[in-house]
Amino acid sequence: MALRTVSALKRRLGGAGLGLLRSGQISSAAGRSGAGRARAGRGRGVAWTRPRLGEEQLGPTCPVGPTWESVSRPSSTDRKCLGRAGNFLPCAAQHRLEKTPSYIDYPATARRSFSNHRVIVDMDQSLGVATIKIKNPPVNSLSLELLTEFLIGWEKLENDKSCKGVILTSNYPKIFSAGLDILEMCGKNAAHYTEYWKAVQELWLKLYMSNMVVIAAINGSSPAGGCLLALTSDYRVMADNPKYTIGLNETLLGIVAPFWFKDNLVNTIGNRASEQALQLGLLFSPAEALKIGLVDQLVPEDKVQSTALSVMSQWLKIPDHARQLTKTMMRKPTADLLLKQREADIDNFVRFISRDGIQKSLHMYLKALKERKE
Ligand SMILES: CC/C=C\C/C=C\CCCC/C=C/C(=O)SCCNC(=O)CCNC(=O)[C@H](O)C(C)(C)COP(=O)(O)OP(=O)(O)OC[C@H]1O[C@@H](n2cnc3c(N)ncnc32)[C@H](O)[C@@H]1OP(=O)(O)O
Repeated sequence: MALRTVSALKRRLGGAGLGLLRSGQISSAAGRSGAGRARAGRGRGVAWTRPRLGEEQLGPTCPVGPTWESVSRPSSTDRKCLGRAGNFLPCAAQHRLEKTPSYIDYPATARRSFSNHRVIVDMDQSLGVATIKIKNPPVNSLSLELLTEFLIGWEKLENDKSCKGVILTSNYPKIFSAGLDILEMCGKNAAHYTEYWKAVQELWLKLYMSNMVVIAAINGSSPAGGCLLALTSDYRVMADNPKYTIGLNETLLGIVAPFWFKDNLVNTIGNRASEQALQLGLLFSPAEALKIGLVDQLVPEDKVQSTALSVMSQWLKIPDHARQLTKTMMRKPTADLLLKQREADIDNFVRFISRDGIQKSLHMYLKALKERKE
């Protein structure tokens, strides 16, 4: 039976570190995202310290880390830990989750892998670099299940102090990701759209504000949400194959890229190029994408992974705390815009996607995709 809710998935994956999360609130307990993740003395940052496990205070005022002042919806009755981007998890639960055993508690060896149904994570402990391969056939669409499993894998890496960098890639050469799963946005109810959009927001916030170095090894086409996923990274290496395309093509589906998709694009390629790309729903060839700065480097198909790794080693030579603080300085204002209005953004999405006209457009787009093959 298809699992349709994050909570159902969490139950199925029980013990994967999400048992303490509340339904529909995918939150990182590790909280290494953004400004609030540095552990003193571990090169993750130097501006603050935090209690070691066992020393934590589980009182109503969370002692952990600096705050993201803009985290929305602090509730006085159900105190939340405001220490990390996008976290709505009660403070005590976050601390408990930090103790959740995972593969990182076992004796270190050079390589460790873990995978769930839709995400393969391969961790090279000698380099401190993990590779996440998306594996959601046929086209790596970002379904709710994939997003949930991705967040679980990400959380494990965020918890692993030896992991300094992550390479994002696809298990299926030719398609990096087909973007958001259109089926998640078609013919469902408002509760489903809400849950789905929360997961999309959460993944973007976690990746965009990660203190780890994130490099996208784009080994295939990457439309819409797939492009957004790549845009969260610090550096994009793409396979130089003119058959592949990348871009935010939402308007072609009759939908609109949300403001934070737009902001991420503007921060990458500038305002003028974004205006054109977004209005026309442009999908760029790798050569065009390189020209406008949407990707940083093109390499032959079989060199995407090795190039990403060698770029990673360059980035990891920079003193970690300085790089992290710089990244935060560059990105936090953009992430804050979403954090300040997460609820409103969800409401907008649900209202917009529920409209008859939008549903019709999505159905027609799906139909056209299928007919293309016939
Ligand atoms: C005011 C505004 C306020 C708020 C904002 C509100 C809402 C809007 C925000 C929404 C933002 C949306 C972002 C998105 O990401 S939408 C998704 C966009 N994606 C695409 O356009 C890609 C479509 N797919 C393709 O172009 C091709 O499939 C692809 C990836 C190039 C691969 O081509 P190919 O190998 O030939 O494979 P097929 O086309 O045959 O596809 C195989 C199979 O997969 C189905 N499929 C493809 N893409 C998706 C998808 N994104 N979601 C779901 N399903 C998908 C396709 O239909 C085929 O299915 P079949 O059953 O026929 O096998």
